[in-house]
Amino acid sequence: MTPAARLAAAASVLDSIAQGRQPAEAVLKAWGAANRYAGSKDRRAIADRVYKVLRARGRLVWAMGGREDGRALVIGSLSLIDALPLEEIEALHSGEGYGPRPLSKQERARITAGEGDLPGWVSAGLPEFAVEDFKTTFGERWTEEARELMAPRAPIDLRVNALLTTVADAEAALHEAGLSPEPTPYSAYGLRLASEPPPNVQALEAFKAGHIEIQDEGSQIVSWLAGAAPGMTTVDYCAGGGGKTLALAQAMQAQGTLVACDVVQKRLDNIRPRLTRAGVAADLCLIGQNGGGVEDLNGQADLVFVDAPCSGSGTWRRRPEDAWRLTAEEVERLHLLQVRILGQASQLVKPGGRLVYVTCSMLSRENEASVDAFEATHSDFTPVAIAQALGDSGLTDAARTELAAKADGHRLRLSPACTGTDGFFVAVYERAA
Ligand SMILES: C[S@@+](CC[C@H](N)C(=O)[O-])C[C@H]1O[C@@H](n2cnc3c(N)ncnc32)[C@H](O)[C@@H]1O
Repeated sequence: MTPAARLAAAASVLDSIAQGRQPAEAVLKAWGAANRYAGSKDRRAIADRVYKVLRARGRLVWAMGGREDGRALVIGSLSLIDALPLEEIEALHSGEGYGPRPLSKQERARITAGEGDLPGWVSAGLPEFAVEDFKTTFGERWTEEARELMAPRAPIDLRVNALLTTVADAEAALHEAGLSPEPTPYSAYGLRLASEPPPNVQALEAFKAGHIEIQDEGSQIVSWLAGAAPGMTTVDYCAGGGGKTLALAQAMQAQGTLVACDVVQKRLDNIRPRLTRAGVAADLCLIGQNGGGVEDLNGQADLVFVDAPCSGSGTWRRRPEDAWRLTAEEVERLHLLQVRILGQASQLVKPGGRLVYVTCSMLSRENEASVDAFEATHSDFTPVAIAQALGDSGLTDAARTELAAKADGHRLRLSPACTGTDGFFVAVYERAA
């Protein structure tokens, strides 16, 4: 494909992403499958352009006078991000072959006008509605938090399954496979791989044997500080894909009772092969939206882990398209759902047991506001300081000290800017005995 044809393809992929709800990665994969003439270098170049645009989308829409179509965004990216002079952009838009048609007068005017003074939300790269939330939460650091969340490519973190292997052996196996893993700074079981070139982790023998799982270090940290231990009755109330279920099983050294719940049967079904691969067992339990189906566990659990449904805004560095799909109304719906789920899940905690609330959101409406609402109506749950919760967990000694310092009492935020992880929020409680 010519460079111009790649641009036209990127514009069409961007339009498909904007029209649907599918992850950008899936849309790119589908495009590749439907256009077999495109070689691996073409697909790579198209993906690079698509992600370049998605990470800077707010700024590009602004620069192109409010236009949101793929063509306009690609043109904007050539000018603003690649800093190509007008003549080169015109040469790429000659309309010949499979390239995009020539620039219109308005398009030419837009890219020669420059950006002018950008409103804060545009330069920070966040959707407009999220800015107030970021300002309230992060104060002066809000633009740095926003930039780190939207800009860089995220590394691939692995969790070593200590039930089946050791970190040293997993590291050696990865080196043998030609990769260069580095220990993660916080999780004692984490190994980090560069995202470029993208490693095919699922094809590795170590993955097939259940020795490693893909899990962001932030997700490992929140799993470790939940305090799961051998012999406990642990309920993973919103188990979803089971990523944290597996980490909780590891912390329990596969001893005790682990119950993974969700309201979607298909998600529970998908956990089964992961459990088998990791060599652990869990009871899978379908619950109703009102929390029905686990009544026999009322007041029985040592630990209830609530990884609540959320905007996923903590993972925008991996899925920048999600930032532009989220609305303030959706955040409000999620906040109400989170408060309801916390109330339901808390009933399962036994006196003296622990309740842990987690999101992968950066927004205070889904974090502090949701636990504020829970705390206001559940005086039988007392906060457990993060410094105390960190206890005897899968974290390095240095990490324990650092995370305790970053905590706000019983609440802790992780983020790309602050911990180099995806964005997470965690709050820890103990039920009065
Ligand atoms: C953030 S995801 C969980 C991710 C998962 N813990 C992991 O680490 O892979 C939230 C999950 O909550 C589930 N969910 C939604 N509403 C729920 C409810 N009322 N009760 C329990 N789970 C719910 C969703 O189906 C989704 O799988």
